[in-house]
Amino acid sequence: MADHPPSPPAKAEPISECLQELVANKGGEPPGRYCYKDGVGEVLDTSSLPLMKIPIIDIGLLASPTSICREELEKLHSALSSCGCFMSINHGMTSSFLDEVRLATKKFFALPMEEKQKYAREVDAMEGYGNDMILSEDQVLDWNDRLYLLASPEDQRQLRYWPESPANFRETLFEYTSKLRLITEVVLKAMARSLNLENNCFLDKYGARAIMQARFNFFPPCSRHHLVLGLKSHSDGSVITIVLQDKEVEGLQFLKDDQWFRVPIIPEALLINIGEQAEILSNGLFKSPIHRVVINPERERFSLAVFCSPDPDNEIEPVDGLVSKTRPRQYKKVKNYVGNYFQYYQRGKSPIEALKT
Ligand SMILES: O=C(O)CCC(=O)C(=O)O
Ligand SMILES: [Fe+2]
Repeated sequence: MADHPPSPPAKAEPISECLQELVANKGGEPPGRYCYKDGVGEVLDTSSLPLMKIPIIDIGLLASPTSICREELEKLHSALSSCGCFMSINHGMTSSFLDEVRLATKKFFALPMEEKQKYAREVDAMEGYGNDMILSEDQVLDWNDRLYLLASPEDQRQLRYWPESPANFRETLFEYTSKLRLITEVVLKAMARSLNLENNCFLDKYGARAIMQARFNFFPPCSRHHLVLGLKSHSDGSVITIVLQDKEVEGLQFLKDDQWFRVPIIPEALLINIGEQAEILSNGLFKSPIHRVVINPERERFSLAVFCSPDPDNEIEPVDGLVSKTRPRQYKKVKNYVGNYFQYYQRGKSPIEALKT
């Protein structure tokens, strides 16, 4: 881990009210602890930002021999070294199955509060239903409620946090994450091939006991939306993150060349972005993109982000083939990167800074 993680809070204080309740009680007027003093950004109406051109990549093709998918590998290489993300299609899941996952998410957040509270996260714990852990007094809170579940390794699943309602929730998530595992393998291998490295060099670091964390996000509308952020600007601590976006309501934005772009909605595609651990493994050739979520004034938005991270016992460092005299090693070795990631995140920081050589 980075040398000096932010010191732990004297006492993490839970938020008594979920955002959803707060919105219902106060009619959407955001309390101060959710507000950015000068507004969220340079433009108040973020819907006028340009749409980002995100490459579309065929996962079925990526899984085929290099002689057949050379062009797709080049596209992947260019996507990951420029914007750090791509839209994946032909990923082995039907649109109707993706809709089932979306519906299960929506139905969970629509449950009565007492029902959702059965899965509430404990103070100081990550897993479960809730919102931001408060680590400092000046922390601006994200305008979002979430359900956070560890899906892999399977023997570490804490099923007490896995909703039993809606009835198909658990089964749907089992199936969804097992499909994502296959996609992750294809993508990690293709990332290595696109850099002319040995096929398994990223996958071996990922390991058989890699971590998959599912984060179901609910972003309620906010009439004063320019004062709040659904998710503050961040880059992910994963190797790759796979995002199932809302089919109707935009919100995700990426920073590229100092300019914010809106992410388009492609209902049948999964958005894949690389995280900071892929940036480290690739010795900085792939850049983990900074992104944020803005809030719609009228409509609620849902998303499901699955963070795929290496086995925390594996050491992560730039792979040998990418370190040379002309491109010296840019990051120090690290273990259990995600272990401390959220302490940094809540303060708007990232552990990757402390690892730069
Ligand atoms: O809501 C989204 O589209 C993206 C979510 C995200 O970036 C995250 O959960 O880290
Ligand atoms: Fe993210």
